[in-house]
Amino acid sequence: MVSTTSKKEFRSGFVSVIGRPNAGKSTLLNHLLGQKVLIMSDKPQTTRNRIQCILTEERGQIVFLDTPGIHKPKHKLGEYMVGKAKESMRDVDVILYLVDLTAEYGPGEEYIIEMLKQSKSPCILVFNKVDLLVSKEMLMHKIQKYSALVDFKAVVPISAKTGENTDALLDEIFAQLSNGPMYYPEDEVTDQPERFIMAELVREKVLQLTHDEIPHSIAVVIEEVEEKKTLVKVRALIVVERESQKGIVIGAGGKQLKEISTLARMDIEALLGSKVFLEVWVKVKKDWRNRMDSLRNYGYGKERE
Ligand SMILES: Nc1nc2c(ncn2[C@@H]2O[C@H](COP(=O)(O)OP(=O)(O)OP(=O)(O)O)[C@@H](O)[C@H]2O)c(=O)[nH]1
Repeated sequence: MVSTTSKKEFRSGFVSVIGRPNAGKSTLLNHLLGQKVLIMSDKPQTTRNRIQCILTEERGQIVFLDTPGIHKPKHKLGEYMVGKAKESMRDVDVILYLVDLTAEYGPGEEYIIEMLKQSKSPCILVFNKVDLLVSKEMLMHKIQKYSALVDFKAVVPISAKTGENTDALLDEIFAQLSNGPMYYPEDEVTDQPERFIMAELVREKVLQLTHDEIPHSIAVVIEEVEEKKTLVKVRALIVVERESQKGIVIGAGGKQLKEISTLARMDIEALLGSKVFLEVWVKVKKDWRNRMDSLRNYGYGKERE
């Protein structure tokens, strides 16, 4: 059981995992999470987009963004997928750049290196498949070569397959994160696409009904989805920055919040094709705005202040 209230330090953040196809991104994430959550990445509609996986420990929570492998796009779909991967590099707290040690350095890696040079997020270079390493000199040579190109915060050789050195990698990631909230319940390892859409529907209603009174610094988190016999119970949390905003969202006598949840419930019922009991809460989190850029990256919103 992870307790955030009793602990002073709880680090959290968003980590984008990038690399060429076959670098071992899914293998690494499945290993870190201790289960095969990325099996869905075989399905076209998910591999084209970003998938997020959540790792929660006593010391903090990492929200990983798995991205489609980056390659020089040759067609529209490829362009779209690479666009998704590039998008996921913006505003994240850390970028993990995974390189297959056994693959030759070529235009594919060059393309990613150029992208990294333009990125402002700290980047950790991960050399994967160290279990296949034949000479230490080769590893040293690669480390020098890559380090000369980009200012990496750390370089960590690992084997995603055997798990070798992945603990050290986690230490490096946590070292780059600052104190932050627990974004997802501790037992959640991946998010269902429906949850994102549900959160978006609630957020949309808040923005529609409060017009300009509520800035874009709100977030909606679906905290619980429980399938009952005849209906689906959904609990949503609207996170605002200030007490005054909480008042606006709730409205006099709770009228506004009631309307938000009624409209959102109707949309969610249409989405799920089932009756829904929607419970909506509003909470003030002062440091929320700082994390919003990362959240936007996850589809929580596209607006820029
Ligand atoms: N020997 C060895 N093989 C690995 C390691 N990590 C991944 N692989 C293998 O490399 C292949 C690609 O791994 P994936 O995890 O699917 O790679 P990916 O980066 O998610 O690939 P895309 O989904 O195409 O972007 C698989 O056959 C893995 O079993 C490792 O550390 N050692």
